[in-house]
Amino acid sequence: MSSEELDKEYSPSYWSKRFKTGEEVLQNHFKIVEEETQRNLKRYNCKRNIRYGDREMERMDIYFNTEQGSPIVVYIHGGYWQELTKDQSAYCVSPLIENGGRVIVLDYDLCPNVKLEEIVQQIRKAIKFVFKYAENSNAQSVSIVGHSAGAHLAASVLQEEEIQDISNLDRPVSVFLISGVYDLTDLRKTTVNRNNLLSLDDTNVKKCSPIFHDYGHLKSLNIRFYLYVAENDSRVFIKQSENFHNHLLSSGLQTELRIVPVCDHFDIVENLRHSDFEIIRKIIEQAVVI
Ligand SMILES: N[C@@H](CC(=O)c1ccccc1NC=O)C(=O)O
Repeated sequence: MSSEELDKEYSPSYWSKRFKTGEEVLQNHFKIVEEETQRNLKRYNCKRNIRYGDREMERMDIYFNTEQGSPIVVYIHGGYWQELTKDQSAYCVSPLIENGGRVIVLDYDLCPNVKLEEIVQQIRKAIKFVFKYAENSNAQSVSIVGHSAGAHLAASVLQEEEIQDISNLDRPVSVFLISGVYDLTDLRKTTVNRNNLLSLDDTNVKKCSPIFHDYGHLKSLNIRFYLYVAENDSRVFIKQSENFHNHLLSSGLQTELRIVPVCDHFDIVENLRHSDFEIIRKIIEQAVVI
């Protein structure tokens, strides 16, 4: 593929069919996610800026109705590791709270302030913190949801063998990976990584690409993967999800892949604010253990 073609494949807004320009898709996305987050902050109890580390951005918001016992859903926002914050990313909260859940929205540093590898370390720290909190507050389940770059971060943390110690995983864990990227070898050469702002090089690009890691260490755990990608994502994005789903299958894990009709890279998560959307229904179904 030429470098122009590759840039296009890695520009999710180009592929949306809802607006005339990619600009408008992004503007609309930011408006929806900000407004919905503001609404949820007003509507629900939220412990804000709970720290999971010493750095300024190592913090999270915990939305809850009942804190004891209820299922926990952790949300990791996307934005190609360089955009967005937790204050624009609490749009899945309402249907989850209304169905008895708790939602934790993570903040993390953005590139180029830090290297992509450092963000992975931060998310690992955050997930450790969440499992401790889940234990202390007797959560009946933990679900991890990541969008786009956030799906990459979730998958990156789970590729490490030490994840087994994090969680005394006696509670069910579900992982929802939505329109993610799992192989960064091509992305590294695109404008997403202009001036190498992600700090990817020949020596770390495979380490930073979940598809090159064996997930066999998760086999004995009660963990399920749900991969989603939008019908109107780029061909390369759809391929990324197909390949990673097959990779997890060959590691012997429980995984499902669904190409969500009509949606694009952005409304596939904007719709998480609607309780009848198929992905949020699945999250609720998995989180609430009967
Ligand atoms: N510059 C990108 C924006 C983008 O990829 C994005 C924006 C918001 C949330 C997630 C995104 N993608 C991956 O993390 C685009 O043109 O679509």
